[in-house]
Order: sequence, then C-alpha cells, then structure tokens
Amino acid sequence: MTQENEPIRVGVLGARGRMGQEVCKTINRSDDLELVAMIDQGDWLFNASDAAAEVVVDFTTPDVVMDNLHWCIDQGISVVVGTSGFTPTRLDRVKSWLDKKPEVGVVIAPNFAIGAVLMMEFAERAAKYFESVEIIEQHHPAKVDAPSGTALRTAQIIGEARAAAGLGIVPDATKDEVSGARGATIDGIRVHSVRSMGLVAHQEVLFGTQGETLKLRHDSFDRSSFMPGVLLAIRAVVNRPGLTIGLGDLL
Ligand SMILES: NC(=O)C1=CN([C@@H]2O[C@H](COP(=O)(O)OP(=O)(O)OC[C@H]3O[C@@H](n4cnc5c(N)ncnc54)[C@H](OP(=O)(O)O)[C@@H]3O)[C@@H](O)[C@H]2O)C=CC1
Ligand SMILES: O=C(O)C1=N[C@H](C(=O)O)C[C@H](O)C1
Repeated sequence: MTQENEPIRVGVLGARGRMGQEVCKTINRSDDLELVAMIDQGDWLFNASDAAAEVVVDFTTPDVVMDNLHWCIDQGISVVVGTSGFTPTRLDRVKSWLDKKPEVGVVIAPNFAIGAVLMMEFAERAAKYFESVEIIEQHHPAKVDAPSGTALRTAQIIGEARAAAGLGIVPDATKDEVSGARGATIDGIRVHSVRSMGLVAHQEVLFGTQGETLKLRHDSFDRSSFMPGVLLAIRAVVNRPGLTIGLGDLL
C-alpha cells in the first residue's frame, strides 16, 4: 500500500525503448507519480529497489520480461507489464510466484489503448453470432514478435466464446496452400501479421455469417494512445494485490 498523498514511486524497465521513453515522459508530467528509476539493457535491476520503487513498469522484450517480473515480485514491488509474449503457461508461472507474495500486485495488459480494450470486449460479444472470424494485425517493422500480444489475446477470447456457444471449427475448404498463406492458427482462429513502415499498431477482427460481415478495427496512430491505460494501471496496482490480466476490470 502506498502512503496517502505521497506520489507513487515508479521505476521503468526498458526506459530507453519506444514505449519506455513515452512512459517516462508521461510519469514526469503526472503530479501523483515520481519517476525514481530508469533501467534499460545492461543496467542493474537493483536500481529500482535501491530507489524504493513501489511500482515497476516493464516495456522490454518477451525474452527478458519473465526474469524481470520474477525479480520484482521477489522484492515485493508491484508491476505493470506491457511487454508481449504472455502465454497461459507464463501466466500460470506468474500466479505461482504471487502465491508466495500475496501482497504484491501485477497488471499484465496486452494492450493499454482504451479502444483496443473495447475492441477485444466487442469481439468477445460478437463471437457467438458468426461462423467465420479472422484477425489481421498490422505493426511497425521493428516489432520482434508475431503475432502481436493483442492478436494472441483476441484469438484466445474469441476461441473461448466460440467453444462456450458450441460453435465448431471456422469453415475453410483450403486444401492446397502455400505455407503461411492462411496465417497462423491460434486457438482455432486464423491470425495474419502485417509489418510495414508507417504503421504503429492496428488490428481488424473480421466476422462473417450468411450474407453479412462485421469488421471491428482499432488503430493506434501514436504511442500516446497507450498512456492513459498505463497511468490507470500504475494507480490501480498499488492497491490491487494478485494478478490482473487486461484493463477491462480497471476501466
Ligand atoms: N501493452 C501495450 O499496450 C503495448 C505493448 N508493447 C510491447 O512492449 C514491448 C516493448 O515495445 P517497444 O518499446 O516498442 O520496444 P523497444 O525495443 O523500443 O524497447 C525495449 C527496450 O527494452 C530494453 N531491454 C532489453 N532487455 C532489457 C532488460 N533485460 N532490462 C531492461 N531493458 C531491456 C531494450 O534495449 P535494447 O534495444 O538495447 O535491447 C529497449 O530499449 C514489446 O513487447 C511490445 O510488444 C508495445 C506497445 C504497447
Ligand atoms: O510492439 C508494439 O508496438 C505493440 N505491441 C503490443 C502487442 O504485441 O499487441 C501492443 C500494441 O499492439 C503495440
């Protein structure tokens, strides 16, 4: 728990990255937050605990985020995670670490943009009405993972909603396929990843049934789109022990 009326002490991991820089600027502009540690590749994680950070925000890479998270939980520091790469197996490991530190809060959000959160909620609601569904995500070419964390989570949510509604597999007669032409299959849903200069983060969910389609599209044109969600998570996590996945419950 944080002291009443004192700013929340925040450390940022991946502070020199595209998201990390934006997060540091945003924290510096917020009166109720204090940026106490900026940590990037090669820096010592203990800079965060030495600076008495109450919350660490992680925007690093999928290959290092689990070690960072484990370290923070062990130190009793709450964490807001934007880094992608969270499979159900990884989430189970985070839960097992939190079992030993029940006072610590962790928020892991595949996408901090409010519009993207709503797009995922709308997709969950629409899923049971449409036999066909495919996800097309589009990102800047410096992104190291594909499909995006947002697309993975959307596919999982839609897959669960379809299963609950008793929908079978998505209809598709393809027999003769150049490898990759039909995208990756995640929880039974085809996901297509596009990478291009000029893009930031975009996703379309295409639903289809007899004689009609529904397209749900979200576009982040600028990384400032993620900042209200990051701030919401930082302010919430100090009073929210345990694991929170996505921003849905915080909105
Ligand atoms: N949830 C959300 O809303 C969003 C999530 N993301 C996700 O956030 C992550 C970061 O994205 P982005 O900022 O574009 O990526 P960047 O590559 O620009 O930033 C990552 C930063 O982390 C640094 N880094 C690497 N290893 C470590 C480490 N062990 N400790 C501390 N810092 C480290 C990198 O350093 P170096 O370059 O030297 O390796 C780099 O500066 C990605 O997984 C992305 O998918 C992005 C946008 C929104
Ligand atoms: O790498 C990015 O840029 C983004 N990563 C997240 C993801 O993988 O879904 C969120 C957003 O799409 C931007």
